[in-house]
Formats: sequence, structure tokens, C-alpha cells
Amino acid sequence: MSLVPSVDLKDFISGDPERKQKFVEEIGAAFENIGFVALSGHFLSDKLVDDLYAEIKKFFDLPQATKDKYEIEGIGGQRGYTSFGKEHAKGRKEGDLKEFWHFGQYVEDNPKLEKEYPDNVTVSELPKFNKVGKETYKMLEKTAKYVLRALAIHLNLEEAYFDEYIKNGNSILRPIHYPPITSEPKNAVRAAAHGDINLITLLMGAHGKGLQVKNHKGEWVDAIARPDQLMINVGDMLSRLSNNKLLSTIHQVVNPPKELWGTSRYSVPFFMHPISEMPLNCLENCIDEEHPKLYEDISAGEFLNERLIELGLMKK
Ligand SMILES: O=C(O)CCC(=O)C(=O)O
Ligand SMILES: [Fe+2]
Repeated sequence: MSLVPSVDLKDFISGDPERKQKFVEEIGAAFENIGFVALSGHFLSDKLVDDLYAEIKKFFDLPQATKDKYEIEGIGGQRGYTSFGKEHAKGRKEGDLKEFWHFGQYVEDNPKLEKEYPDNVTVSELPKFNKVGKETYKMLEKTAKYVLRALAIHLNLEEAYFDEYIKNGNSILRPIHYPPITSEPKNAVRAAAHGDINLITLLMGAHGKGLQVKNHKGEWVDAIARPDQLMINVGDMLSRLSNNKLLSTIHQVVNPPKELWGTSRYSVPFFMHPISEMPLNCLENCIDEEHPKLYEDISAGEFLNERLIELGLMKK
């Protein structure tokens, strides 16, 4: 049984103040207790999810030489393809057993950010790949915006507190392929234990087995969502901002038992990032005598760069 609680975003956007408050309390409690929640009532249709999975399977099935064309030097893997084994969790040497793709922001009316962000990369072999990726990106970004509004209320901030920071934010949609395991992986795992960098993560496809989250007692618990649910978790940026009131929970993707080594696993996290100028300074109303300030002031951009170096995606 999954110990991750469930919420329904329709409660928050229902227009009924009681249902809205119930959602805020449920998601607030989930993020203070386990840091993960399974969410239904989001903006992704079944068709969009099916189309995206069909496209990403086609992409990862392309010949390695074709995929390698889309691995771009010098941008810390922030757009396009990142090859197998390249990313490792913070503090680890072994690369994770995964390859992935990054779709980034589609900037609107902001020439400064258009220059700041690397361009999205177009896969010429697959005519629908980029269109479906963009549509999914937009729907997950919209879902995340409402989740952050609920969290703003929970943190006693203005409901729209995050809106200005996430408009044209540096969010990333990351389709991941964990290929079949062909030889003894020794210490390497599909995704070693880590916390996410960003504000919140929305994970599509967590219904495949493998994802585990660490609870209060240090035990690994399976995180399983229904097919209509997204798994949502707090990242380190939000944990910092809230002075650890909201928990960025350590999670991992374990290797399957040997009889299933021959199968691939796919998943698609959406990492919700703000614009790089957002201050991540601990909020005043999350600091008191019992909860002294735990982190130095830092901007989202500075924090991201530090972490990309630690993950092996960017050089110093
Ligand atoms: O593949 C998954 O289920 C989770 C992946 C993940 O945690 C990550 O990429 O940060
Ligand atoms: Fe993660």
C-alpha cells in the first residue's frame, strides 16, 4: 500500500470556499509530513499523456548516433538530450542508469529571459515530438501554478505570491528512459537517492514500480499513484524558502528484480522552477525561536548553478 496521501485539485478550483480550504489543509499536511502527495483533477488529458509517452518511446528508440546529435555542449543539459549514465546524484560517483530529454520554457513577451534561457531543441525525425512536449509542459505548468497558490495560502502568504516568480520561470519537463539492465549494475541504480532542486515536482507515470520515498523513520516507502494521478513533491528551493516547514523528501528509483531487468521504465517529471532572480531567503513568518533560520540568503539562479555542478551536468 502506498502511504502517500491523495488530494483532488478540483476541490481547490471548485469556487466553494470550504472545498478550497480543505485542499489547502490536506496538501499542507502532506507536505509537512511526508513531502509527497498524489494529485487528481489536473489539466492533463489521457490522450495527451498517451501521445507524449508514444513520442518519447519513439525518441529513445532512435539510433544512438541520432540521439547524440541532440546532446548540446555547454548548457548543463538544460535542453535536448542527456546520454545514459551522465547524471549522478549529489555526492555520488556512479552515474544513474538513465537517459533523458529536457523541454524548457516557451518564453512570452520577455526578451531578457529569451536571451537568458537556451533554446528548445527540435527533433527533426519526429514531427509531433516537440508539439506534444510543449502542450504537456503548458498543462503541467498550469497545474503547478494552482498547487503553488494553495501552498502560498498554507504559508500565510498572498495567494498569488508565487505567480510573478513562475511566469516565464525556468521550469523543465524531463522525459526519462531507464533502459533494460544488461549486466550486473554493481552500485549503480536507476536513480540514486536525492532531493529535487526546484520548487515542486509533478511526476507523470509514477504508476510504474520503482519510485520510493524516505519517511520520517528513515524507511523506504513505495510511492504509487493511480493512473489518473500525478505524484507531486516539494523540492529543495521550497524547503529553503519555508525554512524546512515543507519537506523536500529524499527519493530514489530502485532497480527491478532480476527477472524484470529486460524491461525499460519511463517516467516524466516536470520540475517547476521560478525565474532566476527569485530570492529563496527563508520567509520571515517561517522563522521564530523554535525555528531559527537554517539557510543563507540565495537567489534561485545561484542555487541552481551550484546544484548543476554537484550533479555533474555543469562544469565549475
Ligand atoms: O523516475 C521517477 O519516477 C522519478 C525521477 C526523479 O526523481 C527525478 O528525475 O528527479
Ligand atoms: Fe527526483
